[in-house]
Amino acid sequence: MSAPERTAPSAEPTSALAIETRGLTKRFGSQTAVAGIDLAVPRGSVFGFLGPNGSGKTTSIRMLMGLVAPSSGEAQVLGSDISTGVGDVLPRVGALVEGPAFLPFLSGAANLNRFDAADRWAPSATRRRRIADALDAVGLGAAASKKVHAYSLGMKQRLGLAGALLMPRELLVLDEPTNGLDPQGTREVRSLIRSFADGGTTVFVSSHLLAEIEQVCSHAAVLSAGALVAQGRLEELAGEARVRVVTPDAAAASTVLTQLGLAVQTTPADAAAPVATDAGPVVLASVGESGVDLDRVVDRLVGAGVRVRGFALEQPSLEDRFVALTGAGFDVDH
Ligand SMILES: Nc1ncnc2c1ncn2[C@@H]1O[C@H](COP(=O)(O)OP(=O)(O)OP(=O)(O)O)[C@@H](O)[C@H]1O
Repeated sequence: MSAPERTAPSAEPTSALAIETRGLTKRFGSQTAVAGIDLAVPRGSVFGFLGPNGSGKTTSIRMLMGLVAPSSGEAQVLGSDISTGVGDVLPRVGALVEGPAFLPFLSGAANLNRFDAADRWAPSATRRRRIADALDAVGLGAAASKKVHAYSLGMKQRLGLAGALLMPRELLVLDEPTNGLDPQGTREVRSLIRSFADGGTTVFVSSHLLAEIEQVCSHAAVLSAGALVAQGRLEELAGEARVRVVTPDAAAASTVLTQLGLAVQTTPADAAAPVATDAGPVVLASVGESGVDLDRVVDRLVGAGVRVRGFALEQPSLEDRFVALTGAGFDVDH
């Protein structure tokens, strides 16, 4: 399937951020669902909003879309403050939040027609073509005239996505768009997201499944129990590469690695170290900004008389990092 041709409408004075929040908070009675988050979503990014079920993603998105008022804090969407109403910017935002209510006895196309007709910014002259394009874009072209009660859950999810695509958008906000989709459908949504981003649309996409959206995101934020525990470019979030050296000469190895500009993280003397293998103690050193030629590290170690029995370059996975940040509850396995 392919995305319909789209151009983002021109924005007012442009901030570099499509979404910005400061201390955004939502309490339900004594429960704090969203605890003072500071989000910074760059324009043009594909921003993954990640966190386990119940961590506050939907509540945050509902605040951003003006569906529920914050208890405190501020937020701007496409430069407009949500406290003064997001009505002005909503025509520039396509949202898929909580699965829209479709009428089961109408076809997919007829449901989109109702949807579009209710949008006072949507020109009726192009409606039929836009609906056909949106249905094609989500792979429902062949099921356009089928009644929605005969749609699978995944097809309904796609129809919701099509609803967000009826007009050109500057920002797409998608709450768990891969829910209910099979692996093929998930891949298709990912490729759609990529094509929107290529066209200049900022995509803010929530998921509790890291693996599903990791490949398509340029940035991510991680929510845990309502709090933002990490945010940034994906490669920054994953953490630094490090080398692992197994050697009986740990002290000498540490000295050489330090001389090369690596930061030795742990030595066998550290209580918490992954202390040893059968072949000897383990020395870990992060590569950081050292700019060291890793191919030369073993040479240098051996040249200094260090007996190297194991050597590896390790790139921590995002999954490891997110599990560490959010606890064991983060469903990363799909
Ligand atoms: N209207 C409400 N009244 C009371 N509590 C609510 C309400 N909406 C959400 N909550 C609570 O706020 C917390 C965050 O829920 P939210 O739906 O935002 O999380 P989520 O990360 O989107 O999770 P999920 O992926 O399961 O939807 C949950 O504990 C939820 O029970």
